[in-house]
Amino acid sequence: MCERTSGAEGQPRNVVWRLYTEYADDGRRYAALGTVATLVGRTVSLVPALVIGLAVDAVFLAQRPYNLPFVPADLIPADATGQLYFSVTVLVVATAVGAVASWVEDWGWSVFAQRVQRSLRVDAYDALQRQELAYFTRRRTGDLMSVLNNDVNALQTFLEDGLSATVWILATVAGIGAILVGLNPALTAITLLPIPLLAAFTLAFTRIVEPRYLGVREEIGDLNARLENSVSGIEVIKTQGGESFETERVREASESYLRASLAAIRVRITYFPGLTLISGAGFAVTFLVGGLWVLGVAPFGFSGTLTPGAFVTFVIYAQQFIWPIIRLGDVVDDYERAKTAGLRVDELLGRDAAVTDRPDAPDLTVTDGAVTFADVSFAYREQPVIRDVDVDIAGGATVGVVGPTGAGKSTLLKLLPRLYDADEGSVRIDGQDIRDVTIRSLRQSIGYVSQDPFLFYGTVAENIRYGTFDATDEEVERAAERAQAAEFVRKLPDGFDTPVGERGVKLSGGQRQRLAIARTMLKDPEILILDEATSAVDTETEALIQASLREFAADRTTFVIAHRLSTVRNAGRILVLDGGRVVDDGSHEDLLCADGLYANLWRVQVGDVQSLPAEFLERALERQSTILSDGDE
Ligand SMILES: Nc1ncnc2c1ncn2[C@@H]1O[C@H](COP(=O)(O)OP(=O)(O)OP(=O)(O)O)[C@@H](O)[C@H]1O
Repeated sequence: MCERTSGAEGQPRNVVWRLYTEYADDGRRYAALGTVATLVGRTVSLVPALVIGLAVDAVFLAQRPYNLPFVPADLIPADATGQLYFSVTVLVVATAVGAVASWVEDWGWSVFAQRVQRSLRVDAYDALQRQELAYFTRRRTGDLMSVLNNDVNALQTFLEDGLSATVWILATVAGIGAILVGLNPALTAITLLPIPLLAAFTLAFTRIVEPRYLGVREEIGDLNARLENSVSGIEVIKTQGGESFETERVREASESYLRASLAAIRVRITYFPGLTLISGAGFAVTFLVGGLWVLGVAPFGFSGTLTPGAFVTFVIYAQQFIWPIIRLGDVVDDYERAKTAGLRVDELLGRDAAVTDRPDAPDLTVTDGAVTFADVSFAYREQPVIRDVDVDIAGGATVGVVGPTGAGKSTLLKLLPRLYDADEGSVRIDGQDIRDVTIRSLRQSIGYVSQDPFLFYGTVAENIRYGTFDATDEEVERAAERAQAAEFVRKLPDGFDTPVGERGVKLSGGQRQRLAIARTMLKDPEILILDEATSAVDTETEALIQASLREFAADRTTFVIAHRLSTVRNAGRILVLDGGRVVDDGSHEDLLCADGLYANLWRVQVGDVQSLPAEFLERALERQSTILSDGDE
């Protein structure tokens, strides 16, 4: 993994080069191999024009002696037929060497680009998963996938094709340029005339196409996000009959992508013919001036003779000189795409996560497992959710957390493993501020079971083992027994080896919850958070799980969030949240005596609705309207 030396800001224009230098490490020697092969290939590709021109002048017209640079004179046959055979042999050898060089060139550049792509993708994913949870709720999954896939691939394409082409172009222009000057400096000056025009045209192209390519990349992100959402929500689409609506949404996203692509394509396809036109006009001028010269009517006061053979060689080279310049168009185009993609990848790589370790933070040391929320407040962006929560929880206690929907119960407990950081106040475990210890040790000490646990595609055993990767099969099975999961797992087609999650056996919500509880029991954390962890199982199974959980929770601090108050009535202490504040705090009996919100919630659950005070119903209506209006925004 790479240490980054600079972020996206400051040098955005060099983003492709910077990513290449940072990630080239283990592919650099392949790039060197590709470069050498390109140079060899370019050199031998210069041979045919030289040999053909020489054959015309020396073999067919006998206007000059047959001699080739770097070839000893005694190797060259004396008679014209022998020289023709020799010329053909040189052409065949040059073509064969060129073919081998081309293979090595492709291999070198491809391996280099693929290796950079691999390292870059792994680092980009690593940077992504280090971002705070809020980042993931703000960005759409499909758009993030697009950065990891399409944008990283665009960079690879440029490295594979663009960089090798750049070396090819430079070698060709330098080699042929030198030969042209050697052959006829005056005619070379004519050949070079279109270059400033080509440069100005290319600059104008990059300025116009850049924002359009950025637009294309954003539209790909949007389209991916739309597709991802529409595939993930297939159950709702089917049950709600939303197929046509969804197809329409995909059509709209595809339409926007099409518009953005066409806007870029219009510029791109204008660029290439433009380049060809300018270079072609330049070539025509060279051909005219050279032709007149061969005919003995050299313009511009050019003096000396130009033989037909030398002119043929010059013209072939001059045309070979123009092709790289036109090819430059491809390179510039690939570069522009890579640059806009690189900016998106670089933004992710250079982004500092909001929740990180302080430098030299020590590990958390849990002694009793005492938890303190000291004047804690928290808002999701602008919406305050937790307000001035100030509670001390003794180590080893079991604490129920209840309250109406949207009261902030889950949010309060997500502050404990630092899924979010409190805006005000502090959260402490055994006196240590959780922001002062390493996140790894903090999360190692906390087990979190949510109401809708996620299963990875993999076997049941792998899912239980997730987080305690070195657990033995026996430990996995024991954890499953304790979580009341072993029985249903053994009935699956391959027991603990049955694939579950996406593409695997579909498990019910209650079964997934039991696997998540097993996963947490295996982890054996000092602090346990059960966020509606048994809400999806039937009451009989819940009673069994509760019995194991009670035993499991006995020697560790445990928070139990529950709507079903029977789940928490035996907890030593119950916190009642309303509107982000703790409004009641005590045991089940204390809270019934206090006759506050908890007592009313209890009345609802035991069916004693008649004795609910009018204010409770008014407040419930008020809460519902707030939730609905929040949802409308
Ligand atoms: N990631 C988020 N981004 C923005 N707002 C959020 C986010 N998660 C929760 N909220 C909002 O914060 C408020 C509290 O949510 P939270 O899930 O903590 O409540 P809760 O008491 O656990 O509710 P429930 O009993 O329904 O699970 C709600 O208004 C909710 O809409």
